[in-house]
Formats: sequence, structure tokens, C-alpha cells
Amino acid sequence: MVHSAASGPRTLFDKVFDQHVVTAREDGQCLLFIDRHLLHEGSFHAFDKLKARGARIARPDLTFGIEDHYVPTRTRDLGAIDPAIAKMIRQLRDNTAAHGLRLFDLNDPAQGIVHVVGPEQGLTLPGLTIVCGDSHTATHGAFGAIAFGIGASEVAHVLMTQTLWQKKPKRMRIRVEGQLALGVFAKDMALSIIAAIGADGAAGHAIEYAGSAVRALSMEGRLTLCNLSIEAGGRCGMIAPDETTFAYIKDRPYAPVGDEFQRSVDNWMALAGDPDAVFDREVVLDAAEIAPIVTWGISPEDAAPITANAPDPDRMSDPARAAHVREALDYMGIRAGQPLTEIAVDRVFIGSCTNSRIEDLRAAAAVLAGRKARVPGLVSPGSALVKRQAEEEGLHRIFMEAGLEWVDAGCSMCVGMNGDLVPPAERCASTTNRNFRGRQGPGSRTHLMSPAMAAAAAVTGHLTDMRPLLAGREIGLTGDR
Ligand SMILES: CC(C)[C@H](C(=O)O)[C@@H](O)C(=O)O
Ligand code: SF4
Repeated sequence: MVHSAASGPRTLFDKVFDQHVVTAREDGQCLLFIDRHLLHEGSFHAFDKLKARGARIARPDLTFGIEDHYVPTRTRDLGAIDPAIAKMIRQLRDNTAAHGLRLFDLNDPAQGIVHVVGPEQGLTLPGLTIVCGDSHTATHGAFGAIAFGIGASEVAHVLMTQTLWQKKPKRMRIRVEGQLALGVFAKDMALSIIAAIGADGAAGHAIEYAGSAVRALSMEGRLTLCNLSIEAGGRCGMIAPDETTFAYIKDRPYAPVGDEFQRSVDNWMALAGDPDAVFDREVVLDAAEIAPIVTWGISPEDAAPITANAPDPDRMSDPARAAHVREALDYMGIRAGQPLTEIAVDRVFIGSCTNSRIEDLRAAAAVLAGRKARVPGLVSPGSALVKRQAEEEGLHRIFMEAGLEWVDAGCSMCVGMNGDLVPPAERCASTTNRNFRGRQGPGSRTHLMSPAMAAAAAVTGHLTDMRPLLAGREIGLTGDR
């Protein structure tokens, strides 16, 4: 095995990367071994390539299929849905069956969004390389894995060889120090970071999140934080594994067991970056200064504290930024300088690989308990297991009594590929990660926020500071365990 950086202090990223280099080229391109390859319905291009070449999958044991992007959330009967959507799901079934892959299909008790299922099943572990033909694969970096999204031809390459050519990105550390205030969540931390550094602020870099506020996050919170790495332009985002990580992994279906678990923990602890390791860039944020955040525009960087007003492009010195803001406000139907809390919403969506884990649902339920939603909304748990747990805790009753729809697991209204769409010109308070034009449906308008903030928007019918609504209520963070 060739080591690209065999000596000197190394970061977490360096250590995991170096362990996976099969061979390195003069130009810096390294052939990496891939430990986990996750596939969703979008993988059909790659399977077509395989078929055209008559190739086989190199490591079917490391390759997993998951039905999520196109799955219906109000029925599990493929005969009852749009045949074109059902075809996408059947294609993945046929392709995974033809190659003998483990598939988490619609009816699997562990089905869900790929980035929720991986961690939940113990497929996602510290020190691994994890790829998926999906830009939010960085989510898995919460465990100290190098995880990133790849394109269709790379998916085919990994299927055929279980390796991938990669150039080592630059390293960037984002430290968040101190304590988050009550009612401020990992989502607010992530959106604050993106607002601070910009949607391309981490371009060309592998991010490592560190600092006491990051350490204090539960695994659910860490997954939310790493999920948004790509929205800051990062190649991937990682957090060094610690006791929180190991406690989450223990007893998961695919996790190592017994002595093997203990041996793994010893190895995982050694992955932490050396104290004197050097980063190409470092950004430091004060956790105490982070407020509940909402987006007002058409990029995740168009984010501001809920207590703020929409920006005024006429007061901006940078003409490019002013032009973007003008365009964003126009698309979103918001006045320059309008207080964000005045913005009325038409519906809410609580779900997606960003914010659909049990802790997210608990936070939303804490705000909604005993209250009615003024607007319609959809709550889609991240997996069938999250759904079951939420029902055991009675959270589904809180959502339904508030007047929201409680549906099955999938990407759902995050991207609308399954038909769960926000109608044109409607405004949605959404716990997702992308607010691009038309993201939730043609002409739809998306405001990104935390689950508690989306719940508060449902209760009041407009963007709302949820803190007074949360006062005195138990949030039930698993991080408190
Ligand atoms: C459809 C899929 C490939 C896409 C992605 O790459 O991320 C989707 O998951 C998204 O969030 O936009
Ligand atoms: S939930 Fe949304 S962001 Fe996540 S993988 Fe699905 S479509 Fe992409």
C-alpha cells in the first residue's frame, strides 16, 4: 500500500484517506478503496453501463440498495401510484436482484432515506470510505467516515472495481465553541456556518467540524450538521468519533460485536487528528451567538436569524450580491427589509435526510403538543424504524391532533420526485437542506429551518421565533442520554 503522507502530523481526514490509498499517481490522483457503496433509484444509469459491458459487481457484500427518492409516502402499494414513478423503484429492485445485493425495499422494516438508514443499520462506521450517487452523502461523515457524493460514471466505476480515483482535497476546520442557547439546534449551527462562509465557502475542502459545541451534539445533531456540508460547497464533512459515536453504534445490526467491537473502538479512537495537525483554513464561530435561523432566499446561504428583517439590496455595496438578493426576494415574493416573522407560509414539511430522525420529530412535537396547525403539513420520518419509535412515543398522535399528515418514510417533499409537491407560488416552511428555485415543485418557495421552527410556523401560520412556544417544554434530545 502506498501512503501519500506517511509522516508528519495528520488530520482525521488524512488518516482515513491514507488508510484507503491503493495506489497514488504522480499528478496526485489516488485510487481509494471504498468500504460502503450505497445506491438509490438514481443508480440505473450505472447499472445500464454495467450491463452494456457485461460486467459484474466487484464487492456485492459492500454494496447496498435503498428505495427512497421515488417511494410513495401515503401507500406502499406500487400498483396504486404513477406508473412512471413505480418504474423507477422496480428498476432498482431488478438491478439489485440481478446482482444479489441487499436491498432495503419499501416493505423492509428498516427502509428509509439512504442517509438515515446507513447510520441506523451500523453500515456507517468511523474510518470508512462511503460513497453514494447523492450529494448529501457527506451526512455519514458525522461518524468520522470520509463520505461524499459521486456521479453516475463514478458509481459504475465503484460497482465494477470497489475503488475510486480521488485527489486529496484541502483541509478546513470549522470550530464552534461554547454552548448553544435553548431552542438553537444543529440546523441553526449549519445554516449560520453557510451564511458566514457562503454556499461555496468550503469549495475544494474536506471539512472537519470541531469545538465544544460540536462535541456536545448528539449523533442526530452531528448528522444534520454534516448533511449540510455540501451546501457550503465542501467535498465532505467529518467529526472525530468519540463516546457519543461509539454509544450510538453499539448493537446496530451491521456493527461489529463483542471483542471485535472493543477492538474497533480502540482503532476508531486513534483516528482523531494529531494535536499539531495543520489545516489549510480555519473558521471559528461562537455558539452563544447562534440564533434560530431561517432562509429567505434561493440559496442556503440566504439565511438570517428569525428576529432579523429580509435584506435590502439597495443598501448593499457589492453589486453582485445585491443582484442575487434582488432576484431571490423577487422569486420568494418578499419585500426588501420585511421582518421575517411577517412572512406567511402555506404549508410545512418536516422530514428529509437533514431533519427526520427521532430527535427532530421530538423537537417538532414539543412545539406542536396540544396545539393546532393553521396550515397543512406533512411529517415524513426518515425511516420505518424512526416511524415505529415515534409511534411508540406517541409523537404521531401529536402531529395528527395538530392537523398534520403523518406519512411513511422517504425523500418525499424534500425534492418531490415521488409526487409530494409544494404547488406553484406556495410557500413552505421546510426542515430540508435546499431552497433552490422550484426545489419542492415548479414555482414553489422554500424556507429552510429546524424542525422546532417548522412546527412553530405551522402553529402560527407564519415564520416564527419558536422560543416562546418552546418555553417550559421538554424537547427530549437523545444527546441528553
Ligand atoms: C436525486 C439526487 C441525486 C439528489 C442529490 O444528488 O442530492 C437529491 O438527493 C438531492 O438532494 O438533490
Ligand atoms: S431527503 Fe432530500 S436531500 Fe436527502 S437524499 Fe433525499 S432528496 Fe436528497
